[in-house]
Amino acid sequence: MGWSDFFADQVEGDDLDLVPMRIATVHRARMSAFSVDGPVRMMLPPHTNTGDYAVGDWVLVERGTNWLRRRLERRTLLQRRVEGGTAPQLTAANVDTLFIVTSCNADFNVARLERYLALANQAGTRPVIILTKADTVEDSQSYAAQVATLQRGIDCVTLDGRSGEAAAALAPWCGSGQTVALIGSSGVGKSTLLNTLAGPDQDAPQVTGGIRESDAKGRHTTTSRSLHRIAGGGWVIDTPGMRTLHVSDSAEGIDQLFAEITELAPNCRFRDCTHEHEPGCAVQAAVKAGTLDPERLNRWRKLQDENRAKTPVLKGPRGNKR
Ligand SMILES: Nc1nc2c(ncn2[C@@H]2O[C@H](COP(=O)(O)OP(=O)(O)OP(=O)(O)O)[C@@H](O)[C@H]2O)c(=O)[nH]1
Ligand SMILES: [Zn+2]
Repeated sequence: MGWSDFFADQVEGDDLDLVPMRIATVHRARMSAFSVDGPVRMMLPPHTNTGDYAVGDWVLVERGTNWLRRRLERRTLLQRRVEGGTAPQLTAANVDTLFIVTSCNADFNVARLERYLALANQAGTRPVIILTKADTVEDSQSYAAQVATLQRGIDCVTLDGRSGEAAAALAPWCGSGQTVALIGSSGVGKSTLLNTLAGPDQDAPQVTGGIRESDAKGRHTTTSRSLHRIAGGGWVIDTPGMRTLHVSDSAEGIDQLFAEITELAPNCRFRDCTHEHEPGCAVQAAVKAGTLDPERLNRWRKLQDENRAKTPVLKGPRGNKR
């Protein structure tokens, strides 16, 4: 299930009577988890804010009663700020590999892929770019070639998500105990991939099937994020299709994504060089020499600006403590 010494080391003393479980779904007022014995509906203490939990989290639960006691520290956390939201929304926890899904058609967009890469880098997850619908174009390799320029050492797989071969192509990241998450725009084939990975004996329907809940307004609310077992090993978390991904809180992730620019910056004459107009700018020199794509520099600038604008500056004693 992805349990490791990292989590085991956090269990001590009184905790030893508790049962570790992995969160499978998070709803507004309810959460389900997988224990080694199967799916479990968790009992939540009053005032539990389910927004503090992410699919993929490890929690300790009271034996027999299934009361939630506490969450274990995360190894990785994918999160993003949504427009108007105060706190970042938790997308998935303890993910080893993020499958960034796009298709070989109009959805393919290098600037959008760079946003997802910044998110994955920041979260500490390994990004892999999955190009679906390779069966619909003759030159899927030209898409893969563009992907290769986006980040050093980036892995990229082109496939037909509906074919049985897709699972074999993704197997290197889906071994026993590994957790992958699927992210990407609506319609690129995430659900198709999920079904291909989960195989015919999905246990997810036992957890989510028929579980719906009315909120105060009488509407049904479900979250489409959930954890599923991969046939033959590993776990996959699907996430709802997102129209736009705003980048925030991701300075390190952006530095890693644009490593070629990050590494040039110390050679600029001014320490706070914006690489725009300053004399002695090593980045501009690289553009002139033809070793740095000016489009790439433009996209770096846009992402940097957006990240600064959308990342709240923490002030006062609370901010200092962080
Ligand atoms: N030809 C082809 N069609 C595909 C492939 N992957 C998905 N499709 C089709 O594309 C359509 C959309 O696929 P979905 O899996 O529903 O897309 P999604 O990303 O889950 O979309 P949301 O649920 O809205 O986020 C379906 O009709 C799939 O059959 C592929 O690799 N090749
Ligand atoms: Zn510079």
